[in-house]
Amino acid sequence: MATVNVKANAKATAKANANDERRSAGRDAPGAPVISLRGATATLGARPVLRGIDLTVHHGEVVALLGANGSGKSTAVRAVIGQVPLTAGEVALFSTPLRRFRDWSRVGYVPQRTTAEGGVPATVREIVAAGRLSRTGLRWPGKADRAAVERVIELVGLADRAKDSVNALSGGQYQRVLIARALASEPELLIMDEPMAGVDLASQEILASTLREQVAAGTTVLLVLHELGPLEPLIDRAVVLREGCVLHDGPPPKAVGQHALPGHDHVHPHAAGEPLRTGLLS
Ligand SMILES: Nc1ncnc2c1ncn2[C@@H]1O[C@H](COP(=O)(O)OP(=O)(O)OP(=O)(O)O)[C@@H](O)[C@H]1O
Repeated sequence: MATVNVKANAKATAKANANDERRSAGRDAPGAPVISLRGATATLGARPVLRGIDLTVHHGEVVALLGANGSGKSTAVRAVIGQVPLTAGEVALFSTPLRRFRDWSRVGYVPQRTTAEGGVPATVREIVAAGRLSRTGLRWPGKADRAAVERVIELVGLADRAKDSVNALSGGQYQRVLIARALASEPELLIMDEPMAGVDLASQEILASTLREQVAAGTTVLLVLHELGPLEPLIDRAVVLREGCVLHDGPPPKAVGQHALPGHDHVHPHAAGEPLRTGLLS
């Protein structure tokens, strides 16, 4: 049994080292496709939710996925990580078709927050450490793993809450825990579904600065947003969905006057000269 564990440990360590080498060798040069959706089509229940979506996110880009409620934003990102099967079309991550993609430590995912509270009294550190498992695998967590967990807890401003149950946190603090969990594997791609939704202002600022740091380090980011809000300066490109189709793919819409404020609908010019509505009410 001990031999099996040693072998498994050695294999996992070799794999982790290979991943690190590949990362540091920068196999994915700036501009290489990190996410590629081609003709992505998905049906949930009897309803066509994605209707032939083409979307490419390149290495180092920060892309916002915008659109009204029900336009298919969450479904699109869930298709990217294989949680929603496509009925037609293709998904690739890091130029590897999703069905062959195994290297999940390269991807951090923050799901849309639900209002349902988990009953399990896990601590902040336990939840964040779970995000490191995609790197450690069968290997016993080492010093570098523990340091990475502490670093991301610190990054989201929760060092003094590390031992606390997540049930004792505010919604915004809990969201910061989920983001720290996604960052614990030091992902090259970060996918976040509405990270700012229902988050207090203090937490929004911490989230924005956390994201700024990731982007500065070269992380590729796909964000589902209702409003560009405080993240606007970070966004390179906006993809707007409507009824499961791409309506706009290009520069982020410029917020004007009141429309720049969180909670307001966004109305912006787009290529065809038509106003482009990207907010909640569109
Ligand atoms: N499991 C499901 N079964 C059936 N329909 C679903 C399911 N999940 C989502 N839908 C429907 O698919 C459509 C797209 O949902 P999705 O959550 O992707 O939209 P969204 O753009 O992210 O919206 P929101 O901003 O409200 O989260 C909606 O009409 C939704 O009701």
